[in-house]
Amino acid sequence: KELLIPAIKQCIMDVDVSEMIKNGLGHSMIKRACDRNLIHIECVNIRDFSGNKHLQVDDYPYGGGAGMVMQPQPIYDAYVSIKDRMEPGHKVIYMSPQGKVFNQILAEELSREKDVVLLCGHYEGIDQRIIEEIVTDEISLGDFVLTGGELVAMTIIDSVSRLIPEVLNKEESHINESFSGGLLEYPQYTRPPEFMGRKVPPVLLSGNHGEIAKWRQEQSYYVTKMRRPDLIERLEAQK
Ligand SMILES: CN(C)c1ccccc1CNc1ccc(C(N)=O)cn1
Repeated sequence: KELLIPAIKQCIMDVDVSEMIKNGLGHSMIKRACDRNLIHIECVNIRDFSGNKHLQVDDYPYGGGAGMVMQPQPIYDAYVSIKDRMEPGHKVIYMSPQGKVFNQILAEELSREKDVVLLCGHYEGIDQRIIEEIVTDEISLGDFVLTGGELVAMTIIDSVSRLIPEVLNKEESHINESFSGGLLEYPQYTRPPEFMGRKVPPVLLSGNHGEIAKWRQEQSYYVTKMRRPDLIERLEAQK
């Protein structure tokens, strides 16, 4: 029954909001990619692997303190239930504030993987021993706290899926090239030529493609220099 989909296969292990992920990713680009078998997304509900009739997957932390910790056993059993269908050597990514901060470079790396498991934690996190046993990478979206890892998983799925060949149609795919140059995007304009007394920069109406490309490069450099000088330094370090 299980087709080996020739592309990235993401199995998401979540606590009890797999509907959120399925619905949240239902929007056009991801759904279209799933329908075309370019990506395959499965949600595995850790609660289905709880050992007891109360469907409990968390417990009090050793050492006391507030909050609950996710038990290792249900997560392990959920992982075992999918791991044989995954490419050997697949990554198991745990989304947590302790992880490596996600960026476009990491998105591009993940887009080249055949299978990836995204492990979504809840409560105060998961038992350290399951991290040691199955997790290969920890990823954070940045220094802020969410109630669960699902929104992080959806973000990763969205940013990785759009990098898979064929997922974006030709109009959409140029977007990746412009950003991935390491600079921020130049200002965008469309009709009308004047809005609220503000005109479109004349060069963009000139039809002079050389001048337009030059203006866009200058604008990207200027916007990046002003807002994210760290990206300029990173670019210069790479030269
Ligand atoms: C409950 N918390 C804080 C928690 C603690 C440990 C693991 C997972 C979670 C789930 N929440 C997350 C997850 C990721 C991020 C991020 N910055 O990528 C923010 N929050």
